[in-house]
Amino acid sequence: MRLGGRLAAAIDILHDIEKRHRPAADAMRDWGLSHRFAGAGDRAAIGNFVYDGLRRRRAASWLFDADTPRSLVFGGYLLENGGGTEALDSAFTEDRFAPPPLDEAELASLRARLGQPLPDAARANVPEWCEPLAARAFGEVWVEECAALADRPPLDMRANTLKVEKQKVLAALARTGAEAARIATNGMRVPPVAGDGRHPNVQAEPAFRKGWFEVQDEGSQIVAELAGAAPGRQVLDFCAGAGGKTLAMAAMMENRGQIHAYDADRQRLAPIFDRLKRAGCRNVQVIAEDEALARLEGQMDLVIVDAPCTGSGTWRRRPDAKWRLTPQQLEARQIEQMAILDTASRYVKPGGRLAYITCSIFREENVDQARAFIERAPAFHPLDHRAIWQERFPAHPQAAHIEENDGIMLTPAVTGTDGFYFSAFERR
Ligand SMILES: C[S@@+](CC[C@H](N)C(=O)[O-])C[C@H]1O[C@@H](n2cnc3c(N)ncnc32)[C@H](O)[C@@H]1O
Repeated sequence: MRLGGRLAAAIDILHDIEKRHRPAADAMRDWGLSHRFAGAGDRAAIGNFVYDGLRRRRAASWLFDADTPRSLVFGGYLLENGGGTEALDSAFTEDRFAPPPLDEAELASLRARLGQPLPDAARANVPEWCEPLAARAFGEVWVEECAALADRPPLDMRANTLKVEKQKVLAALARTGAEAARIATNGMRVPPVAGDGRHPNVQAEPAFRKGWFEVQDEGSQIVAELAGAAPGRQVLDFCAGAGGKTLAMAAMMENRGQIHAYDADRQRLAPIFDRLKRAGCRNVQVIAEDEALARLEGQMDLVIVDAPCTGSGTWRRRPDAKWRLTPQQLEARQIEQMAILDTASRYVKPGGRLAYITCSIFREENVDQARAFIERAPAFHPLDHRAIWQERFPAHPQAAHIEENDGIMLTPAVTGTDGFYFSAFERR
C-alpha cells in the first residue's frame, strides 16, 4: 500500500472507533482481518496514523478547525512528520485509493494555522473537562506534562533476575535496539518508533519464551521497586490482575518469602499462571478462595493496592481511552479506590506497610485518596517518600515529583515513563 491508501485506511478505522465506541485495538484487528492483503509494514504505518491522530486530537482538530476522523489523521500526520500541505499532495495524486484531496475550507484553515504556535488546549491534547484536573495536578506546567502524555511511548521491558542478569538479556536482544533503562534497576528500553516504523515483536524472541524478561512500562517497574518487597517477607498483592507487579516483586524477593496474589475479578488473574511458570516464580500463591484471604488478616509485612483507576497515566499507550473517559467513570473509580484501601489495610500487620499505586495523573485518585485514607484510618501514618525514593534511586533525585508526606508521582515529562502515583503508609 502507498501513503494515500494507508491514510484512507486510518480514516476508516477512526470512523469505526467513533461509530461503534470500541477500543482502537479491536478496530485495528478487525480491519486487518478484512484486509488480508495488507502487509505488516502497512499495518504498522496505519496503526501509527490512527494512534498519532488520537494522541494529538485537540491539536489536529485545531489545525483543521474540525474534529473528524479525516482531520485527525491528516493533522496527526502533519504534526508528527512536519512539513506543509505539500507533504500530503503526493498521497492524493499518486494513489487511487487515497482519500479525497484537501478542500478549500481545509486548505484555508491550514494556511492560517500550520506553523503557528499551538494554543495551550491544543498542545495539552486532553479532553476539555480534564484540563482543570491536570492544572490541579501539575500547576503551571500542566500543559507540558499533558503534552508529554501525547507523545509516542517507548517499549519497556524488565529483565527477570530470577533467571538471568540484565546484561545477558540486553545481549540477547541486541538486534532489537534495546538499551538499559534510565532508572528502573532491571529496566530495558527500545525508544519510541519514528515515522511509520514499528517496535520489534520482542515476545517472539527466544529470550522471552525462556522467561528472561517481561514487557512492562518502566514506571510500573519503579513503583514495584518502591513498594519495598524483600526476600523472606509476607506480601499480599491485593489487585494482582495479570500479575505485572507480582512478577516484579517475586524477582526482588529472590523467590524467598511469599506473595499472595489476589484479585476481586478472577478472570483478570487468568494470565498470571502461565506468566509465573515462564518466569520461574516459585513463591507466589494465587488466592482463589475467600477463606484463604481471610487467614491473612493482620499478618502481612506488605500489602500493595495497585488500584483500578482511570488509567490517565497510560494515555500515550491507549490514547483512545483518553477520549472515552467520563467524569462519571472518574467518580466511580474514586469510590472503588476508597473501599479497596479500607479493605486491603486490614491485612497489614502492626509495623507492616500498605503501598497504594495508580497509573493516573489526577490528584483525585492519588494524593486526595492517600490523605482521606489517613483520616479514616488513624492506625496508619504516611512514610517519608523522599527517603523511600532516595534509598532506592539515589542517582536520580530529580526524576519524579516527590512530596514527603503525600507520595511520589512519575510522569512522561519528568520521569520518562507512563504516569504513576505511589504512596506508602505504615501501621502503628
Ligand atoms: C490496575 S489493575 C492491576 C494491574 C496489575 N497489578 C498489574 O501490575 O498487572 C487493577 C485490578 O484491580 C482489580 N480490582 C478491582 N476492584 C477490586 C477489589 N474490590 N478488590 C480487589 N481487586 C479489585 C481489578 O480486577 C484489576 O485487575
